[in-house]
Amino acid sequence: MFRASARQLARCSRLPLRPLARPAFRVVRFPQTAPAAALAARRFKSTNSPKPEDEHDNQNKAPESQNDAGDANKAAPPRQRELPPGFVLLAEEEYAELKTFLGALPSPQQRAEMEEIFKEVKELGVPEELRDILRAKMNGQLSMKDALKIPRIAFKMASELSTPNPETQTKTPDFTSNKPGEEGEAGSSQSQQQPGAEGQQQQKPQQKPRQQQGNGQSQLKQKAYLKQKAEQKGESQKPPPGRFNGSDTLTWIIGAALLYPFYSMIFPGESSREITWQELRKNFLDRGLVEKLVVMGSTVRVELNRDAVRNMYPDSQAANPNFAYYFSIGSVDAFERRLDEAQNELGVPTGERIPVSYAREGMAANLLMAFGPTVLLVGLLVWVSRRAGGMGGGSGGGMFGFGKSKAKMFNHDSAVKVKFSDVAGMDEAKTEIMEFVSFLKTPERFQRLGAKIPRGAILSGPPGTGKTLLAKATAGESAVPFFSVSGSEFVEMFVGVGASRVRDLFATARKNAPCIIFIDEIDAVGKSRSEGGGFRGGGNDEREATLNQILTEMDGFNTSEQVVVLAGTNRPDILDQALMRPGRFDRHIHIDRPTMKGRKDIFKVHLQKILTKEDMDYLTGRLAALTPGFAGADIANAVNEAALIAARANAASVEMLHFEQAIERVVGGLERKSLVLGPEEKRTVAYHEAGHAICGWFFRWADPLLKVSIIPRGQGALGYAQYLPSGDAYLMNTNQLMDRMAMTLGGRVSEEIHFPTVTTGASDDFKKVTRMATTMVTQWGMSEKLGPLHFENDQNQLHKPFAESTAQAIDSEVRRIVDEAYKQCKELLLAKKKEIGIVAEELLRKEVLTRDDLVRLLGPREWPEKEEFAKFFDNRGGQKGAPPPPFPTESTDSPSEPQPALFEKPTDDER
Ligand SMILES: Nc1ncnc2c1ncn2[C@@H]1O[C@H](COP(=O)(O)OP(=O)(O)OP(=O)(O)O)[C@@H](O)[C@H]1O
Repeated sequence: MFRASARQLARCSRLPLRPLARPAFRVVRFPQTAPAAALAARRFKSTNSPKPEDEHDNQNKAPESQNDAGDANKAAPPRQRELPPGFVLLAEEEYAELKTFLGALPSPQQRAEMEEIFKEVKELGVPEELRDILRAKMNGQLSMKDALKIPRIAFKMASELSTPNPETQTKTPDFTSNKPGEEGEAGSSQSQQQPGAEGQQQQKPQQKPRQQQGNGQSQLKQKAYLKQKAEQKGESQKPPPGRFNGSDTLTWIIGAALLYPFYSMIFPGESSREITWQELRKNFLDRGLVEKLVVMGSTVRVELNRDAVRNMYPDSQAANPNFAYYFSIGSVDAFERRLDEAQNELGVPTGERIPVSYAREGMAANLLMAFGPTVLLVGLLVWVSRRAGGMGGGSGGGMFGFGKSKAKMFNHDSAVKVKFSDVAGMDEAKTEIMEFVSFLKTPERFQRLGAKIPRGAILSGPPGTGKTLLAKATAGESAVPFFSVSGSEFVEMFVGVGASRVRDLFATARKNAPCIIFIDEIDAVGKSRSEGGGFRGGGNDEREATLNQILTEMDGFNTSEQVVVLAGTNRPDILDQALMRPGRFDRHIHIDRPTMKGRKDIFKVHLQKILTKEDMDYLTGRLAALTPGFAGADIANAVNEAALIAARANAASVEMLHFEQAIERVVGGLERKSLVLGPEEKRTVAYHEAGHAICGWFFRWADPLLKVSIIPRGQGALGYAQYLPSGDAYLMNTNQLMDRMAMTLGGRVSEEIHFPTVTTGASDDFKKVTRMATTMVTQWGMSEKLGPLHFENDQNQLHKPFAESTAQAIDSEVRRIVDEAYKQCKELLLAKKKEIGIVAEELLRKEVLTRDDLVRLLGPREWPEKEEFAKFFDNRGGQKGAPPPPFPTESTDSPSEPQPALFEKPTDDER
C-alpha cells in the first residue's frame, strides 16, 4: 500500500517538474544563461583552474575527461577545493551508473547539457545519500523511501552547484585597493552570486578565500559590500547549502533539471512501443544493435545496445535505457525459425548469435490477466458482504445503510390517527390490547402493584382481518411513537443484515420509549427453527440469526422499559415456540373473519365516508348477510367499489344496487361481456345452471338461492347460481352437507338428463364435492365405516400417516358419499325435469333470474327461510310496505363450500 502511494507521490512531483526541467535546458542552450557554462565559469575560475577555452575543449572531449577524472580519482590528484559537508566523491563505477540516467532525457541536446552538469557533480561530489542510493540501485535494492529523498538531494546539489566557487572569490573587488575600475568590473561580473557567497561564507568559515585570511579589515569591507549588494537585490540571506531557497532561480533550474534523471533511477519509465518484425530487422537487427531478445509469452522484448543506438540514432528515444521495443509473435517456434533465417542471411557466426531468453513472469501476468477481473469481483463481493455483515451495533448504518432498520416511524408529527372506534367487529381483541394502552399511558398503575406488563402480543388471523389496523389503533390511542416494519424487510441478500436491522430497530425504539413496535408478517423471520431443519432443504442460518436477535432484544427489555412489541401473522402455527413464551410475546390474540354482527359494524365504519341515502341499519344488515366470509379488507374494498360504480353511473348517492354489484364483482370477478357463447353452449350453460337452481329450491337443507345467471364472469365461469349461505356456517350437519353436495352435482346431472352427451363445465363442481366428501370422512368423522378418526393427509409428506388399507377404505367411503349425493340429485332432477326446462328457457331469455322470478316460475319455496334471509330479503327494504329494492342485474357464483371452522360456537346472532 505504502509502496503504491509513494510511487504516485513521486510521479506527481516528477510530472509538474518536467516542464520546469525542459525550459531549463532550453535556457542553457542560449548563449547567456547556459547553466553548465555559467557554473563552469563561476566555479572553476581559479588560478589553477582551466581556462574557459580549455574547459570547452574538455567538454567536447567528454570521454577523455571522464577517463581523466577516473584516473584522478585513482591517482588522487590535488583537489582545487574542499568537499561541501555531507558530500562525497563518487567512485568511477558509481559515476558511470549515474550517467546511465542521462539516457532518460528525451533529447540529445538535453543529454549533452545534463552531462555538463554531471561533470560538475563529479568535481563537486554528491550528497552521501545519493551515493547510497546509487549503490542500492547497483545492488537492486532501491526502496520507496529512496524516492522520497530525491527532491531533497536534487535541490541540495543544485544549491551547491549554484554557489560560487570559493576560488572565484579572488575575483571579488579588491577592497584593499580602492580602485573603482576593478571594483566595477568584478562587481558586474559577480553580482548575481554575492548573496549566495555570503551565505556560503557564514556557513563554512573554513572555506574563506585565502586572500581574505589574515586581513580583518578587508574582510569587513567585503562583508559590507556583499551585504549592500544583497540589499540592493532585495534578496534575503541564502539558506545554508542543501536547503532549497525558492528565490534562487538558478538553484530552482538546476534542481528541477536534476530531478528528472534522478527520478528515472527509481522509476524507470514504462514507455515502450510495438514494432513489426520488418522494422526490427531494418532498424536494429541488420545494424547489429540488438543485444538480447526476451520472449514473454506472445511478445518479445528487444534489448538494445544503448551506446551503439545513441551513436547511431542520437535523437531517438531508443537511446533511453528505460525505453523498450517489443513485437508480437505467433508462436515461439516460428519466431526462432525466423530469427535463425535472418541471422543466416546476415552471416552472423553461430557463436555470436543474439541470445534469446524466456521470461517466466509472463505466465504470472497472463494468469493475472485471465483471472484478475474475476478475482477482483469476488473479492469485492466478499468485502461488501463482510462490511454489511459486520455492521453491528445500534447505529447499524454502515456501507449503503444496509444494516439500518427500514421501520417506518409514526410519531407526534406524523401521528397515527387511527383510534379504536375505527376498528370494528373484534371486541375481544380490542379488550385484550386495551391493556397495553393503559400500560403505556399510566405505567405506575401497574408498577405500583408489582405487576409486570406483557412485553408484546402476537396478532394472528387470516389476511385482511385488521391486525395492522388494531396495532395502529393501539398506537393512536396511546399517543406514542409507532414503528411499523414488515418481517420480510429484515431479509436481505447479505448475511447478518437481518440481525443488524433488528438491533437498530430496538435501539431506536428504546430511544423513543414509550413506543410501540409492530412487526407485520413476523412468520417471515419467526418461523420455527426446526421447520427448515429436516431433509427439506436444510436450515436457514440467516433467518435464525434474525430470530435469535429478536428473542435477545425482547429479553433485553427491563420491566420498566415502555416498549411494546406487537406482531402480525397469518400463520401462528408455524411460529417458533421461543417467540410465544411468557416474557416475549406473552399474549396471543387471534382475530378471525368477522361474524355477521362484526361485518355489520365494519360496514358501518366504512360507510361513514360514503354518501348514501339508504337506511343504514337495513343497508348494513343486508350487506353483512350478503358477505359471509368477508374479511375487513374485503368489506372496505366492496364499499369503495360501490362508490366507484355509483360515480361511473353518475348517481347522486351510492345505492343498494351499487353495493350489490360491487359485492358480486368482489366475489365473482368482472363481467366478461366480450365472451360471446354460441347458442348450443348457451343452452348447455342454461340447463346446467337451472339444475343447480332447482336443487337449491327443492332440497330442504340447501342454501336459499338468491339468483342465477348465464352471463360469464371472472375466470372461466360461464354461468353461476348465487345462494345465501346459512349464516356464517360454523356448524354444518350431515343433512346440510349432503344437500349441498347434491346441489353442486345438479349441473352435471341436468346435462345428463337433457343432452345426449356431457361437457367439461362440471369439473369445478366435482372438485368441490370430492373435497367435501373427503373432509367428511377423514376429518369430521362422518363415515360409520372409518369412525371418529382424524386422518392428516399433508401433501408435503412423502408417506401417508395411515395404512394402505385405511387409504382404500377412505377412497371407498368418499366414493360412497358422492354416489349417494349423485343419486339424491338425480332422483330430484328426474322428478323435476319439466321445472328445469322452464327455468332454463327463462334463463335463456333473460340471462339473469332473481329469487322473485323463481317464485313466479316454481311457486314459493316450501321450506322456512332463515331469520336474516326473511329480514333482509323480504323485498320490503326493511320497511313494511316499502317498494322492493331492485335486484342486481348481474349475479355471481356462490361463495362456495362450507367452512370447516367447526371449532368455535356461533355467537347468538349467528344462530
Ligand atoms: N375490523 C376492521 N374494522 C375496520 N376496517 C377494517 C377492519 N379490518 C380490516 N379493515 C380494513 O382493511 C384494511 C386492511 O387491514 P389490515 O392491513 O389491518 O389487515 P391485516 O390483518 O393486517 O392483513 P395482513 O394479514 O394481510 O397484513 C384496513 O386498512 C381497513 O380499511
